[in-house]
Amino acid sequence: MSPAPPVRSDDPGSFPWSVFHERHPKLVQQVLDALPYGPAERAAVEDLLAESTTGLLRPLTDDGDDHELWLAWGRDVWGTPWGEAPFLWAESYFYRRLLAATGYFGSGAWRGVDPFAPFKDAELAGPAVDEELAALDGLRGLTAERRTEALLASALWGNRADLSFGLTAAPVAGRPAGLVADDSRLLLAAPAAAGPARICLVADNAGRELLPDLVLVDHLLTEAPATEVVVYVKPYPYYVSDATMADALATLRRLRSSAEPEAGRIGLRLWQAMNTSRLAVRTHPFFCAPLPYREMPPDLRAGFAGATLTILKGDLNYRRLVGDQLWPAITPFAEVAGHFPSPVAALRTLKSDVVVGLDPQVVADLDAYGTPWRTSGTHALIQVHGMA
Ligand SMILES: O=P(O)(O)OC[C@@]1(O)O[C@H](CO)[C@@H](O)[C@@H]1O
Repeated sequence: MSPAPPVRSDDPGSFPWSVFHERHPKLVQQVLDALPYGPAERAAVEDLLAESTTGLLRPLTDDGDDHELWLAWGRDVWGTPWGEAPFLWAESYFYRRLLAATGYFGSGAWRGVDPFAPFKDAELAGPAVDEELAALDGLRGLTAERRTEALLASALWGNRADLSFGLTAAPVAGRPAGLVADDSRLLLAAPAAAGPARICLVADNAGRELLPDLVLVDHLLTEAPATEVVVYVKPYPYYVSDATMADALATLRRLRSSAEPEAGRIGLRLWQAMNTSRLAVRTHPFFCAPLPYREMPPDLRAGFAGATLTILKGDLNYRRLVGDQLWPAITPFAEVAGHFPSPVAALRTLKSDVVVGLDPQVVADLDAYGTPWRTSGTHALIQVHGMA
């Protein structure tokens, strides 16, 4: 398999270019409007936007714990235009620099203040979550198989609730258009593991994505094969709505304190599962690295090895799993995901160009479809590798 070139953001007609030149200006304004930052933070954020659209990549100037890591990660790109770096690298660095610009890694009062908290808090407290909590009572009337299918689907489509997308993307009419690949039968038919079964879930967005993810985790612990679940979150705020430990705890509290009976029961079970380590929430610096999962460090690789299954949620995790490269869409998923140290399932709504493992006729039909199906968030996939 000859490696495909990396996706870059230097083509003015491309989606990655629009992320930097159209979405990020909107996002920056929303961040500056949402919290009362002072002149220093505002100037630093505006300087970042100017640098990332017309300037050259500069190394970090803050003293975050990951300073040396980033210095090494950027050794091939410092001093080059942002658009000439790999899109995954440049976009990831943009979010790391945005935190630095708001003082998140500084020694002042803004240290540790999540610049995306206003958006995440509003979503979690909002009426849509009230409705989703109420809907959980309907789960009890389903058969175990239908419950699993319903929870897998809600975890999958929960990925549409991505604020970096939702805050800035052009609205696309209509409901989700459907699945471009669906290996869910491999997940649903997975035999109960003979011995202890550890399932890892690499979380993506907080709020309306993490909520169904945690409900699925409860299901895996109470009705499915898992004897232990590890949920990985980001070590710091990232891509607007990516979940941190603070977001996981807020979501657990939202469930446990709910007046809806089933939501409250699920929240209590998850809380107790954390008390007994049947559910562990972990993090690692690599989850905010600008690199593909093929390059994960040995300690993280060892953490996934031996898992019965790792579920990777969302678009960014998919890009990092398969490699943010211009693969032909019919490239076999196994060829580019086979490096992962455990059986792996990707649950993702399509919000960027990269996609693999599609049937040629599906690609032809989608390309005739007209709407930018790769980036509009209207289509999704469930792809599995390593499960019989
Ligand atoms: O990983 P998520 O949250 O599903 O999606 C993140 C993401 O889609 O947002 C950006 C565009 O807004 C993409 O470049 C990036 O992959």
